[in-house]
Amino acid sequence: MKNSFLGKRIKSVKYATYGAYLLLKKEPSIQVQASIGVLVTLAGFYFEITREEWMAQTLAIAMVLGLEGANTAIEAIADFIHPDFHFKIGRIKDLAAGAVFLAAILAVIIGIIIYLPYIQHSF
Ligand SMILES: Nc1ncnc2c1ncn2[C@@H]1O[C@H](COP(=O)(O)OP(=O)(O)OP(=O)(O)O)[C@@H](O)[C@H]1O
Repeated sequence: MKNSFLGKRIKSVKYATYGAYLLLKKEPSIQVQASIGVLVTLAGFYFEITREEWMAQTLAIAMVLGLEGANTAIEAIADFIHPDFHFKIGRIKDLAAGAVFLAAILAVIIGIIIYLPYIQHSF
């Protein structure tokens, strides 16, 4: 079982779960973004958004959290392979942070498209 296909997949899920736990426990940026994800999920229940809106919102949250996790891993690799200041390390970190920023802007746009009509309707 230990080295079987299924055993290896179970191990991978265990490592990935631990990685997700580390991200949520230790990374302030992920904690902020996950908290925003919880808030918009509550807003989704409050405004009773549609199935399609839930799908767009859930995808947006997953995209931001996933990219922030990858950004954190890239920063950790960069710091590990080159702890000192280097122009190229800075560029690599800026690129990874830029990817999160683009996803976050897209998520904000999706949030505006979903919630603006509900907010306008309630006034
Ligand atoms: N070793 C380095 N060499 C050159 N520039 C760096 C280096 N480390 C960080 N920087 C610059 O500082 C910025 C912030 O880097 P840092 O690693 O502190 O990321 P951060 O976004 O503050 O991450 P977090 O808050 O998630 O730890 C980088 O985007 C880069 O421009």
